[in-house]
Amino acid sequence: MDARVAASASTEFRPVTTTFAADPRQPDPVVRLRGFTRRFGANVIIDGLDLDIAPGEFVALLGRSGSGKTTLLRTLAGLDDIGGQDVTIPGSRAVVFQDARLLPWKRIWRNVALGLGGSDIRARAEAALREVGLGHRLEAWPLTLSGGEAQRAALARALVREPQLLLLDEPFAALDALTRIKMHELVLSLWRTHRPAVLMVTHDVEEAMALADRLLVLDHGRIVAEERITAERGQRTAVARPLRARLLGHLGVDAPEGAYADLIAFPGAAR
Ligand SMILES: Nc1ncnc2c1ncn2[C@@H]1O[C@H](COP(=O)(O)OP(=O)(O)OP(=O)(O)O)[C@@H](O)[C@H]1O
Repeated sequence: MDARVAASASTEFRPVTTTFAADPRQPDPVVRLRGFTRRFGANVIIDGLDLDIAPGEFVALLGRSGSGKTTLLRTLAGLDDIGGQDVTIPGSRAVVFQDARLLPWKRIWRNVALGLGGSDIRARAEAALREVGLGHRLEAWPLTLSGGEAQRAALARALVREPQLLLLDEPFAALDALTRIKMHELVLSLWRTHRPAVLMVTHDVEEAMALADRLLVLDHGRIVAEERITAERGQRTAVARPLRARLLGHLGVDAPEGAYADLIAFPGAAR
């Protein structure tokens, strides 16, 4: 862990430096990386990364374009060959991308059921789609869904597998602001019900602060800042300003504390 972690002025937001001493009170992490490195040619994209994610933890990953977020997410999704490095990821994982990636020639419930086994797959797909508010669109074709509905279907497809680790790669970036806030509420409600560990890549500082328990900032393949949020969701507005300023600083945006506070509406509806 990089030592460049800002000093905290607030008790609600505690910047911490992760230590890896075994704590018998803590459950084993679902994700564990030690010295993880990824190179493309001569370029070091992920640089000796140490990372633990606890069961049921909601982590947001922020970072400038090209900092290595998607590369890290692909590793945690098990999509890349990482050649025998010290990486532990759970067997059950699901990813939701910025675009829903539904197969257009399959009805919605079949998209959700894809790859499931057993005689009750229709019932399971139906239950998942009801949970995300799409119980009335089971037989619809993907191309008839709105962007928000398509992302709901993608969330249903992920959660029907009851993954231990849910990876979200800018899942709401393409949605309008109002739909995005509704999706925040939905994600939190699904997370509370199913309790997967979540790693969410986002460019949106407000989104990260509204949803996550822990925020990581990646820069040149290293975690340069880590912040834990102890304030309850929905009660973060009052304590968000110093954290926002610190995060923007870590992201290379030279903004005095609170400079954006009156310009960006905080999604306080998300609880
Ligand atoms: N398969 C690949 N081959 C070569 N270089 C790659 C490959 N995948 C990613 N890179 C490079 O690795 C760097 C990090 O890319 P990555 O997609 O992880 O960044 P990111 O933080 O997700 O960026 P963004 O926010 O723009 O999506 C970039 O410079 C990218 O060009």
